[in-house]
Amino acid sequence: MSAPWAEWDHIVKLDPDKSLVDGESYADVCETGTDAIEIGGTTGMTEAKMTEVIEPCAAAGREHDVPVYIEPSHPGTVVHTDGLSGYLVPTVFNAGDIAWLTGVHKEWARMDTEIDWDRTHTEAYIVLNPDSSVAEYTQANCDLDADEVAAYATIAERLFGQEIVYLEYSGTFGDPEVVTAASDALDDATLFYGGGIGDYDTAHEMGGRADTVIVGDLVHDEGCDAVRETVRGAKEAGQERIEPDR
Ligand SMILES: CC(C)=CCC/C(C)=C/CC/C(C)=C/CC/C(C)=C/COP(=O)(O)OP(=O)(O)O
Ligand SMILES: O=P(O)(O)OC[C@@H](O)CO
Ligand SMILES: [Mg+2]
Repeated sequence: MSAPWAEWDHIVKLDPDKSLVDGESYADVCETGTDAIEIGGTTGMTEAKMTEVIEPCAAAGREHDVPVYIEPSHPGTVVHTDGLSGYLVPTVFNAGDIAWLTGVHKEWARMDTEIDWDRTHTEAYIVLNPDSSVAEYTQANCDLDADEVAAYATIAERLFGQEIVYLEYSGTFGDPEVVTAASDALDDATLFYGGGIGDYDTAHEMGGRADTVIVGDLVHDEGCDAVRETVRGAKEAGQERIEPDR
């Protein structure tokens, strides 16, 4: 059986440190047509904020058949609750401080006695926007050309057995050529792209190159109608990749 993310064209990433647009609910997020929800962010994350979002969001996800995953930014934000589909744990391949590759994970394994390993998976992050909080936090080396990004993707899949490679341009629209280079470098791993997706066209552009696009800020800034357009863009691009002559 293939991994669930192999079927995903689109993910909404909810930041527990930000609010939904006035009048919108987690059910509305599920009804955008997105394939999955990830909950996580870099700054301002606490266990309390995570708990506040996780419970109602997982309940909405169950009702609408949309899987909900925690994407923790540090061990203190991993909340265990019924109804979650699992945990997508980042590991940052181009981090300047190797704590973000394995160190915090070791601390997590030491302190958390409830880790459900069967539902815990990694995402091999390559962080590419030097101005993002995640780049600052992990001291990532974002000064990489397309060849280097492709090589990171290759080693993530081939040497480290990663099933998900995540090109993270958080907050800015990335370089489409870099995304294509990473995509070409991968055989079976699923390529996630996140950063600056704001409408049909941007989702379609990156959805034609990566397997899955992740939409973050838009859901908080513009709301669910705007997200729905990105779902359409990502899904149409996915279809065109499967049936190029249509
Ligand atoms: C071992 C455990 C449980 C956790 C550690 C996981 C690691 C290595 C995290 C490092 C990378 C990281 C912080 C990932 C969080 C997801 C992410 C990139 C969110 C986007 O953040 P930004 O958009 O940069 O930040 P804000 O939107 O919060 O400003
Ligand atoms: O917030 P944006 O720029 O959409 O980025 C999405 C996601 O990749 C952030 O981790
Ligand atoms: Mg962000």
